[in-house]
Amino acid sequence: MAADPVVSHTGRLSAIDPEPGVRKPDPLLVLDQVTRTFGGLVAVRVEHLEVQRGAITALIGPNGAGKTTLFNVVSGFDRADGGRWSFDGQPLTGSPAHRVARRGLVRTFQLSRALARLTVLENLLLAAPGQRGERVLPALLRPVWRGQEREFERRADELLDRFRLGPLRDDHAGTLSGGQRKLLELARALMTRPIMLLLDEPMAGVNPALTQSLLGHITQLRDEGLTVCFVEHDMDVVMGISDWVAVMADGRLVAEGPPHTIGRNAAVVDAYLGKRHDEPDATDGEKGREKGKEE
Ligand SMILES: Nc1ncnc2c1ncn2[C@@H]1O[C@H](COP(=O)(O)OP(=O)(O)OP(=O)(O)O)[C@@H](O)[C@H]1O
Repeated sequence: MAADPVVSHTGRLSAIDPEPGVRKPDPLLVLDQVTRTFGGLVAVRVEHLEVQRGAITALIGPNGAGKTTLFNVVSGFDRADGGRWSFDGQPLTGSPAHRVARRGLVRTFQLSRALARLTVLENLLLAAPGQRGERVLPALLRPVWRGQEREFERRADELLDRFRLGPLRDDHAGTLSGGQRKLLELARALMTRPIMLLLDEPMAGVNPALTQSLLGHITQLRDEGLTVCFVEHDMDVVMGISDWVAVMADGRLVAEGPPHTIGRNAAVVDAYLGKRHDEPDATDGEKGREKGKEE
C-alpha cells in the first residue's frame, strides 16, 4: 500500500536537523532575505525559512518579534523592503493580497465591524473565489440565484455544517461567541479552497471547550492535505497540534524544530527570558508600547 502522503510529510520532518533556516523535504513556502523596516526599526529580517507542505507549523516568539509583520508581508497585506519568496515552486514576491489568495495562500483576519453586521452565510459568500463585494452584494438581494452563486452557497453550507455553524446561518456574525467567530474566520478562508492557511492567533479569546474543537478542526484539515502555519502565544496549543515550530526574536528566525525540542533550545530560552512574553521591550516601536498598555 502507498504511504499516506501527509504522514510521510510530517514524519519526514522529525528526521531533519533542528537548525534555523534548515531545508525541508517538500517546502511549499520558501523565504529568502526577507526584510521589513518601520523607520529605524527592523521588524523582520529572515534569512531563510521553508514551510513544509502538508504540515502544521507554529510561528512563535515574544511580543514584537515580527511574526504578524512576516504574515502580512507574505500574504500581500504589507510590502517588504527586500528579499524574495516563492509558493509552490513559483515566485510570489510582492504579489498583492488578492493574487496571493488566488494562488492558494490565504490568511485569516479577525471579523471586522462591517462583516459583523452581515449574516454568517453572507460572510462566507463574500469570501467566495473571484468575487468582489460590489458584485456579490447586489447578488445577495436577488431572489433567484444563478449557477455560480448556488455553487458558492452549497460550499458555504458544507462548511457551516462542518463547523457546526449551520443553525447560525442567518444570524448576524456580530452575535457569535469568540469561538464561533474563529470558526467563521476559518470557514471564510476555506471558501476559496486554499492550499495553505496562515492563522494569526486562532485560539485567542476562545473558551477551553471550543479550543479543543478548533484544534480538532485544524488537525483534520492538515490530515486532508492542507498546509497550516499559525502564530500562537499559548504553548499548550503549540505543543498540542504543531508538527514543527519556528521561533522568531527581534525580526530574526532564531530556532526551528519539532515541538518537543523547542523548550530546550538555548536560543528560544534567551529570546523569551531576554524579553518576557507579557512585557514589551523598550526597543519596540510605538505599537509595542501601545500593546503593553492594553495588556
Ligand atoms: N505599522 C507599524 N508601524 C510601526 N511599527 C510597527 C508596525 N507594525 C509592526 N511594528 C513594529 O514591528 C515590530 C514587530 O511587530 P509584530 O506585530 O510583527 O510582532 P509580533 O511578533 O507579531 O508581536 P505580537 O506577538 O505582540 O503580536 C514591533 O516592534 C512593532 O512595534
